[in-house]
Amino acid sequence: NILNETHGMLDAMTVGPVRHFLQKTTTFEPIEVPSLSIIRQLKIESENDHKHKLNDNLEAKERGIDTPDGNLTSMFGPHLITNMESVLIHEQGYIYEDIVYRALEYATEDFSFTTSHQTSAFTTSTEMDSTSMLTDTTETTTDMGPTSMLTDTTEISTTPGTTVRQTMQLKKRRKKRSIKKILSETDRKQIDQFISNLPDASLLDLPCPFNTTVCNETAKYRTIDGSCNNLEHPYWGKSFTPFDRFIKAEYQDASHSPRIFSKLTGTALEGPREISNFVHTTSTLADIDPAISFYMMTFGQFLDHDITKTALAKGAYPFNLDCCNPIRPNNSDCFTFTIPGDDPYHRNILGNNRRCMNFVRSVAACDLGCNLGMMLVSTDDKLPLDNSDTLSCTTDADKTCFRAGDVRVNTQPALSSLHTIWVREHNRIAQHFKNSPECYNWTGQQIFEETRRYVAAEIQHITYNEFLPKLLSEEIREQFGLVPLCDGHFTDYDPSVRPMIRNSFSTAAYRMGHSLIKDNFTFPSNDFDLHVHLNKPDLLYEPSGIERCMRGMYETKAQSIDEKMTREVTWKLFETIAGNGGDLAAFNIQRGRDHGLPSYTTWLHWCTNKTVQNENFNAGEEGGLFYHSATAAAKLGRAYAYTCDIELFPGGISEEPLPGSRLGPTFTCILALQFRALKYGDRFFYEGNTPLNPHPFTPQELEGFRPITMAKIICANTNIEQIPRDVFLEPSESNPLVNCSDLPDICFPKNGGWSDWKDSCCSNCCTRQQYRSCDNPPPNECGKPCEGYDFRYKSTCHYGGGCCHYGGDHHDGH
Ligand code: HEM
Repeated sequence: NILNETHGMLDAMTVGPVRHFLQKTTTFEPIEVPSLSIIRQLKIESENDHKHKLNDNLEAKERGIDTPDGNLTSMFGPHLITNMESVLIHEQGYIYEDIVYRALEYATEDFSFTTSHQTSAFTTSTEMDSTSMLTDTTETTTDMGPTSMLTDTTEISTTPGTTVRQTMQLKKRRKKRSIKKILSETDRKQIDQFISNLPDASLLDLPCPFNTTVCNETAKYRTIDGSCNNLEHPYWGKSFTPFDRFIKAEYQDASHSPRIFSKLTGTALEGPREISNFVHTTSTLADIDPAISFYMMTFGQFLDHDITKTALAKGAYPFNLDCCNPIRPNNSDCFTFTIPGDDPYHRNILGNNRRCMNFVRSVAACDLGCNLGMMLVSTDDKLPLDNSDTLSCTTDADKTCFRAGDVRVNTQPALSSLHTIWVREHNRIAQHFKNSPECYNWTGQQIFEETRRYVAAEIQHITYNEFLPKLLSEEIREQFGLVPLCDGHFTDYDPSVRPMIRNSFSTAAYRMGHSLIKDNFTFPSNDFDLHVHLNKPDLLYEPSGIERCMRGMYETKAQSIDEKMTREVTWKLFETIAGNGGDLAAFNIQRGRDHGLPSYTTWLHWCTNKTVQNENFNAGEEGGLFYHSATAAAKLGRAYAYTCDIELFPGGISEEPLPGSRLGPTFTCILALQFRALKYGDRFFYEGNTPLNPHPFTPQELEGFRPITMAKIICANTNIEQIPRDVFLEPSESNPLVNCSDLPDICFPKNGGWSDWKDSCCSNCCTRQQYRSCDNPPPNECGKPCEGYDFRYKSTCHYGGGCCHYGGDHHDGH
């Protein structure tokens, strides 16, 4: 789990690193193994070290840095990893790895330990051993023995790979060894004992993030981390919890090794870069989808970042692992792949001998058993600035990257602009509440929560009402219950539905958006190669930068969804100097291997019941690649020897779309099921009314959301005056530019209230006709009208006065 079902946290924390330890010791054997007492000492230090790091992380979190799940506009409450708990999972898992590194460092590098325990275990005497281990006899040292090592803890390394050896005394202990020892029986026993002494995960001081949580069943608002959405299972759909799976993982081994060999023959699969070159050939201008706009791409990405983020392993290191660096120690989290010598891009870059593409595996996790209400902005209502020094984003010297609820906010300028629009929308609604007489006594927190509730509803509405219809046909959406209602409440919340993100969705199917990416970025009146602005939000600082990004998006068509992907991301992803970029298609493939995704044909069968014969790559044929065009099938045939090896991303994205859809049957099936789970399993779904949510939106409030569109959100938060009615589509005759002022805004319900009764001029002596009006206040479009009648006859006679009578159809009964 991460993010992988069979490789639980327990594995990650104990078995994993210990296995790693054993692998190391056996891989590099013969080596000398430190004694148990030294290992213990290393363990104490490592834990202390990690506690410091953890505190730093917690502090960083408090300061609001790197908290992707703090995405305050989150539809569902964010779902995955990173943040405090992931740090916990992380840190716990790697305490042991760290010990192992340290132990190995001591054992293999230039220290030798001789405890009495060890001495007796050695086949040679300590004396001889020390001497024979010296390569440089001039550097003869005194064997200090382990005791001083253990007492002098400050001298022991603090970070793997960066051993601090400050004192002369330590220097004296250095020994370079040419002869290393084979593990003795006693050494092995030590290791066994070390393993058996490792505390159970649950005994560690650090809390298991999935242990318990107390839910407030009457709470009106989603929690910030998505917990307690499901009252029976508070961790369902929470951030920093494992991906769920539709189908059991398929690793190379039973637990976690990526599948890199053919299922049929056991021969090595092509590398991801080769497959990318074969299958995900460049999408060109000829490949655009004439109907949809760049909003499909950027909103899609925004949504992706709202609901899924896979944690990458960092080990004990505070920075991203550079697995291609030859001097880094072998790390089980590394899963680099080769750039072939005849690579169509890299071979042409002069002096570029790069043959390794960095790839770091995802973090494994256990399963679930174990002020004013405003959001912060910077000048010009832009996102707050991110001044932390651990950014992967760059800007010109006078500019700064942005900070938002999701760390990926700076990926591309259109995305940063969209984040900005949503923060502004939050503040616009918060301002409304702040100014409303009804809300005069609300606290800042209440305004914040209520606003967040509204914004989440808007995002959900736009997702299901405007975005999904461009991907899935009406028929499919009807079938899977994804069509928003015209009126009334959605009453089918089902607490047994698991709202978690499925691995197949985040690791393959929803990455269909990578095919929408276009090679240039339209920023009226300039166009830029996309890669130049990846992780570089400088354009937002240009005059009207945000408006221009917003306009550029509807003035630009998106690429068609198919196997073709632009070279801006398959050749130059995050490239800063020619040739150092990544390949997004290859990453998708490698990530699928990393997460043990079953192959395409398994998914096809699961979704459609169709079976593909292993050697049948024929397009459009029963028993072959039924849903593929001849071109796509041929590409897959080049990349894979057998159909059963085709991976989910290349196989799924290259399917021909279903009628009325932009996706083929396999990705349709995964997306439809995922979005169904996100609706039916969400206790706070905006249209929902369930006894399990005591505070649903009222019917009037819901009425207020229904006319909201992405176009209106843009209009309301920029100075754009005209916009296509549906920004996800290209402007056309059927989707003309309209005035922003003609688009209905969100309607905050205002129920009508009666004025006082007034006498009519036509009253006779004893019967008065009285009128009142529903204008105190008048109801707005989505508010309820006043109940009751607006006129009555009122007797003014004294009792028994004789001439009283009631008239009119309506009276108040007196
Ligand atoms: C310029 C645009 C984009 C860039 C540069 C980009 C880049 C990336 C990168 C580098 C990853 C991580 C790859 C890995 O190591 O596994 C990723 C993951 C992902 N991307 Fe994109 N992407 C873009 C647009 C989109 C769009 C439009 C969508 C969907 C509509 C999308 C959906 C996803 C998903 C679902 C993931 C996995 C998220 C996770 O669980 O961590 N991306 N993208």
